[in-house]
Amino acid sequence: MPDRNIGILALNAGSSSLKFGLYTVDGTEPVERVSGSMTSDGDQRVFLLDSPRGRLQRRAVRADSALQAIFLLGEMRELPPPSVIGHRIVHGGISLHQHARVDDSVLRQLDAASVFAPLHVPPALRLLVDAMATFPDATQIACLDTVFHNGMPDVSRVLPLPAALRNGGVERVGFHGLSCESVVRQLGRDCPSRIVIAHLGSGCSVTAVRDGCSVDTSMGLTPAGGVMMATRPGDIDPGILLYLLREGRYSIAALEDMFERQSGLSGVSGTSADARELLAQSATQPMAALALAQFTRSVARHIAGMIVALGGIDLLVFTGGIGEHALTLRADILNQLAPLVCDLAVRVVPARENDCIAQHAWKLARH
Ligand SMILES: Nc1ncnc2c1ncn2[C@@H]1O[C@H](COP(=O)(O)OP(=O)(O)O)[C@@H](O)[C@H]1O
Ligand SMILES: CC(=O)OP(=O)(O)O
Ligand SMILES: [Mg+2]
Repeated sequence: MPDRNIGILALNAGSSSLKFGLYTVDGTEPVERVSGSMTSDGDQRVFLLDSPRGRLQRRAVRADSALQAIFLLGEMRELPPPSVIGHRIVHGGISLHQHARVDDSVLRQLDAASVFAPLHVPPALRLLVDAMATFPDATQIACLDTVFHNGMPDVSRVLPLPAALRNGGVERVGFHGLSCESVVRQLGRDCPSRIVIAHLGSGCSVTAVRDGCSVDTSMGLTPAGGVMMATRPGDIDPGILLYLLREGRYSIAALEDMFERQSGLSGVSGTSADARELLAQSATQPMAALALAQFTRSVARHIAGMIVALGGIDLLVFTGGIGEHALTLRADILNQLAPLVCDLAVRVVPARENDCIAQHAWKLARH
């Protein structure tokens, strides 16, 4: 039965933007009606709205909160207000491993999870608290970015560290799970057995998927590891952290800032964390070119590692802002893989995380 009076809002707080989608229910499935992304500079909010013709419309509004700004848009106000709100939560902490209805216990667990993903969880929590105040009658659902990786085998999940740490929850968790799930769903019957998904956005990860399930992924306990990213280094020698701690010149807050906000493309180039800007600079600025060369090397190396994990590859999927749009970076990655894999099948599939958020939120809210 179509029920276009039920609004489902999907909120995806990424490290560089907030993506959102408003859905109504058609049949049993949420169907997207409006979607877009928003970046903030103080109270100035800049939107890129998706339009049915596939062209992006740019809008700017001033508003105190992100949610207030989203609901100033005429397109949102024409639709039923949300009775279900799904939030992408990157990390559920040590004890929350499933998508969940938000209650006091879930809020406490998410608050404790902030330390694992300081770029993501605190802003997502602020948004959640704002959504609870703005739409007090709506059911709020936390959709975790980690759930897709829950079944990873021990050979990937267990980290080569002392057992005592493992018992305390220090293990590979993995992220971009909603994106990977959306890729598998979009491929549907065309999803072959062994696929590698390179999610390349501000955060980047590479995941090995066998028969629709995650078997290995590049990020670890936190989204700072694995592939080089916009502002995060990806995997680095753990001795560097020990050296810096022993030196005693940096507080924990300064180290967090260094590893979360000042490394990666931004750290190497010294000019920008944005791949598009670095591509524009790379002809004239050697450090921008070096940052991109290190980036593509890091992605290619992780893809090669995932081919080992799968014992071969049937399809490589690129997704995320860079994966979907940066043709030259994709070509560079594929060139580096060419000597290793003959006739590699490659597809670009959009990261439709909001669809998965809306579907999980609707399913949990109904039960
Ligand atoms: N046309 C493009 N060419 C190159 N890079 C692009 C293009 N469009 C987006 N990007 C890059 O995608 C990245 C953002 O990806 P996205 O998946 O939206 O990140 P997040 O979800 O973390 O906000 C930025 O580095 C941006 O420069
Ligand atoms: C987990 C992660 O890094 O997410 P994003 O790419 O949205 O920053
Ligand atoms: Mg993202």
